[in-house]
Amino acid sequence: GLRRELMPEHVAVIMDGNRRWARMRGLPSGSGYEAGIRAFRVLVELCCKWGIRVLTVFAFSSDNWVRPKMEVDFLMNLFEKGIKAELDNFMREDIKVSIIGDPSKLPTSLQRLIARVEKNTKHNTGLHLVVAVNYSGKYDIVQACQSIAQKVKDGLIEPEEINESSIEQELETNCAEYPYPDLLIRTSGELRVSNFFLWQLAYTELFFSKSHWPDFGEADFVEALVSFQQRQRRYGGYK
Ligand SMILES: CC(C)CCOP(=O)(O)OP(=O)(O)O
Ligand SMILES: [Mg+2]
Repeated sequence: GLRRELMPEHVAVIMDGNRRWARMRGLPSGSGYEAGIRAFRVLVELCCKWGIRVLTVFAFSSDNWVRPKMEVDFLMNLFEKGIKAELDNFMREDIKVSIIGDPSKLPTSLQRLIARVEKNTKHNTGLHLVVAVNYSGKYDIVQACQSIAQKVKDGLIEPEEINESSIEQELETNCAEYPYPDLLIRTSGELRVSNFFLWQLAYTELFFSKSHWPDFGEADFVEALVSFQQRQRRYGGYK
């Protein structure tokens, strides 16, 4: 069974397999995405219940823009609808919401809603929910490099002063008290990171589930957490 004292502080999830879930049922992709939102809500609830401190979900990758316009538009509308529907719940459950990724390509209505939900929940002290939208690991490292280069150019720091924490402070996960996921879960059987977190996954335990994201429920989450609690994390140490 699960031991509360061995719970991960920060869980990250690649919510993959929504379209395959729909296709298997002869449903359109949109139905898969809608089923995915429902599974997302269940996971948020479980993280609140079990005292997980940070939950990061990969909701839309910078590489997803190549999908059919109809699907991208559907997803953007779904994010907007989903955030609006959850606003009261975020306050009731004391959830702090941060959105990471490049907002500039998102619809302006969604950009405004993101600013609003981050502002409204800024002082909440429960689960910190980080939603990656138009995010990628490489985008994050590039923008961090740009910020550091600007500081060098402005004479604020010398190149030789740059160290791991200089980078960590500039990555978009600097919004989280626990920036490094202890556990990464990826659903639908794919065994790859797909340009999600790169720097942040240095010592993250990886768990792959064959379930498509819409089918990932409490039992699947318990299975991932039990596997995590059985791991011996050495961080490169112990000969
Ligand atoms: C946008 C993202 C959360 C959707 C993940 O599911 P997916 O559309 O990649 O579904 P498939 O892997 O089945 O194509
Ligand atoms: Mg996929």
